[in-house]
Amino acid sequence: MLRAEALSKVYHMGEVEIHALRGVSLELVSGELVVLLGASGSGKSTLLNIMGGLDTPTSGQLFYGDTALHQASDRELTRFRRDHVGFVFQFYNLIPSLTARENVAMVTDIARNPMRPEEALERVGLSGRMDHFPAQLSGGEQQRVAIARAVAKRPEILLCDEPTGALDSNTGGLVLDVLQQINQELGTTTAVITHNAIIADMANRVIRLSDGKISDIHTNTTQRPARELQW
Ligand SMILES: Nc1ncnc2c1ncn2[C@@H]1O[C@H](COP(=O)(O)OP(=O)(O)OP(=O)(O)O)[C@@H](O)[C@H]1O
Repeated sequence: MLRAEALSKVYHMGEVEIHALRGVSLELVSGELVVLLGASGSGKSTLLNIMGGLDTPTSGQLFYGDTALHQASDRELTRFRRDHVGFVFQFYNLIPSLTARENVAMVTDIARNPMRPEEALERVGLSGRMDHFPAQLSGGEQQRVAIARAVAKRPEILLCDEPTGALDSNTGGLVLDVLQQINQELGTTTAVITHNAIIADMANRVIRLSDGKISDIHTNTTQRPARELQW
């Protein structure tokens, strides 16, 4: 579904060059759940942002099917993101003055073939919280609203950057369980960034990043149910 070849990313900070990615090649296969594992600073967010069309590589190639995203204009990248990619971040980025339902409707109002906000919220187990404002929801519930918002437009790809980074183990397990269910039920190709090696057990494949390079790719023979994960 997504194919990256020899991606590099160099940030310039005054005189200093930071090589965040140094020749990363990988594929995301349709329908799989991948965990991207690596220490802080290894380049995980940079890679995810490039794969999702939020950022562009300094060199290398990125294809979505036959579309060359490394050559795409800002406008084309915006369209790619809008039509095909859902994002989930560590901090939920919900609009405080809107209810859970209204936060999701922000996306479904402008998407091409969305599910109803109610269906999206049901999928993440929040049927009973639709008219709550973010401040009336726990961290895990807010993250599940953010997931509902990301999947309501039925994206082909769901990219999650440390989705459990601000949550405790039990609440984090629930959030990961929702991501695993969405991957299995809707077939959404999913990548989850984490520095927590335990989370790798829920994936089909685990890609390790170290110092801007892939150091290992591993296929799990069995996928552990996310709700069983404890850390
Ligand atoms: N906008 C930027 N400008 C300059 N340097 C950056 C920028 N974004 C990231 N970097 C640097 O690139 C490297 C990789 O950062 P990145 O955020 O991709 O790592 P990460 O693995 O996601 O880390 P973390 O788990 O701490 O979020 C780091 O050294 C970081 O300081």
